[in-house]
Amino acid sequence: MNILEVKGLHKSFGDRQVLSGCSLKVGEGRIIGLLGPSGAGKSTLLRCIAGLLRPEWGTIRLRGEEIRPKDRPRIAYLADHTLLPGGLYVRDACAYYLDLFPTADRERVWREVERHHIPWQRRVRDLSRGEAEQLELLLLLQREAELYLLDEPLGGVDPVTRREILRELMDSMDGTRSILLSTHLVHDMEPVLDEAVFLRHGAVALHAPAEEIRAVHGCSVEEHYLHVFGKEGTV
Ligand SMILES: Nc1ncnc2c1ncn2[C@@H]1O[C@H](COP(=O)(O)OP(=O)(O)OP(=O)(O)O)[C@@H](O)[C@H]1O
Repeated sequence: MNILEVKGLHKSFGDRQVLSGCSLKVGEGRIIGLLGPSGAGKSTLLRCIAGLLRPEWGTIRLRGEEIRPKDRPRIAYLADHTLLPGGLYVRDACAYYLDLFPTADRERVWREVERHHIPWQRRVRDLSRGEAEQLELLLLLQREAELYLLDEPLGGVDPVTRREILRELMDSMDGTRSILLSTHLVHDMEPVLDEAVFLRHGAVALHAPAEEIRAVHGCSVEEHYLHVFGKEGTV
């Protein structure tokens, strides 16, 4: 069964229509890359699914059911900016997070922060961008959710650490949870993507398994992306 089904989503800000009939399905155990140029509506779509924005039209279903407030913890959302209070020390920020999301695995949080060498004694606002991104992502991944929405994760993380985290992310996939992530780092993310969604002007221009894109077009997902969006070409 699909974890998520989005159908005919419309969202405008004033007279600017950002999502224009956006439809998408997310199956179980999949990592799906949401790709598209700046302003295509990727963050807006993720925020609608996370329940932070209300679309004017369309439906969003979780395992076939309309999402009720009590279902919200089943979706974990990572924003494109930090939500942890900057004035807190990392140790206290983790405790704060665990209070907010009690389903997170407490032991694993402490272990992972240690393992990733994120300095406990530093304030969140004094972390480097990459350290803050790592901290927020590893906190999010310790939550027990079915769908993880990641808005441009790991953009500020160095390439070696990024690769390591992506490897861990793949290893953590147990067939029950799914990840929908928006990114401009198409080349770096491609190895972990099961599927790619190309979003253009707030609608899905292409949704296919990464393997199929490579087989049909004879090039990588990144190359196909550059072809499609480079010249406003065809999918
Ligand atoms: N709260 C808002 N009020 C007004 N306009 C908004 C708001 N949020 C987003 N927009 C506009 O909607 C459009 C889509 O924004 P969105 O952030 O969804 O794009 P994106 O595909 O995630 O872009 P990027 O890749 O640059 O992050 C943009 O033109 C943006 O200015």
